[in-house]
Amino acid sequence: LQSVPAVEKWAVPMRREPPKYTQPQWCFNSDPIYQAFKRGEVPLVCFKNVLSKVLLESLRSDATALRSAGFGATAGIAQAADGISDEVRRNVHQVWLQSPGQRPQEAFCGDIDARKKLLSFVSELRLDLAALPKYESLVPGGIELSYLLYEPGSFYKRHIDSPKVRDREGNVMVDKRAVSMILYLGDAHENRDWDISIDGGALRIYGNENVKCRQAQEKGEGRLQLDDYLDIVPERGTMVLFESEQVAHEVRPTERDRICVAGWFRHRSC
Ligand SMILES: O=C(O)CCC(=O)C(=O)O
Ligand SMILES: [Fe+2]
Repeated sequence: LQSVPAVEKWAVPMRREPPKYTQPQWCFNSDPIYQAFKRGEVPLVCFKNVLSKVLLESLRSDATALRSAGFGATAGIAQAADGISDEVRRNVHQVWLQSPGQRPQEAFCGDIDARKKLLSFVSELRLDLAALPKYESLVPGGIELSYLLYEPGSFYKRHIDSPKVRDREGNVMVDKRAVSMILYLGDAHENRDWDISIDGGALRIYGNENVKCRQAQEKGEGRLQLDDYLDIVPERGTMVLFESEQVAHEVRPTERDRICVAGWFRHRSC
């Protein structure tokens, strides 16, 4: 196993002791790192204990119920940045709940009530982000929301959610995804802690010239080595927000069922 650098080395602005969050209303505004994220000073923020355990479990079983009912697909070949590579980049089952121009999926199975609560949580989060100039262009209709279901052996190779793709004339075409959101729902063994050295499945965040760590800045180094990384444990109730254009990341192969909500907030299309 590759050794995992200490979190301190990277000093990503990760909250260590976030407030306990039990209500489905957005209430992180006293959090200084969330504030810094909204001002664009840090590219990533990570919260623990988001939403109640009951709701997280309901969402997890909703995801598995929708999958069993035949919703979604296992996507293997995601579009590569060069638009031509057909390398298998992920083997993950994705169930879309909402995507631009489409109504939220109105399946009559699973846990409709939990899904509604998730949608309202995400809408509140969008409203809160959009209150700041940096994110005022995030539109309600631009919310993409899905469940991702990984099985033992599933992975998602290193990528950027909103890569700058060039068209035939060489013009940069900017994808409109601005903020990525991942909320971990855990698996059926809710009392077994997730140990990435045994269970795998870490969300590995890579450094790059845009994703500077504070420590490096303080030391005057200013940037990370390309292969510096931080592993985030996909524990139930952990939520990560990051800038879709800035943060390269991957999901290490998992040994355990690994279920999460993956969402994106998009700019208004111009
Ligand atoms: O499953 C995760 O932790 C991340 C998923 C992801 O990177 C994506 O869907 O783009
Ligand atoms: Fe991603």
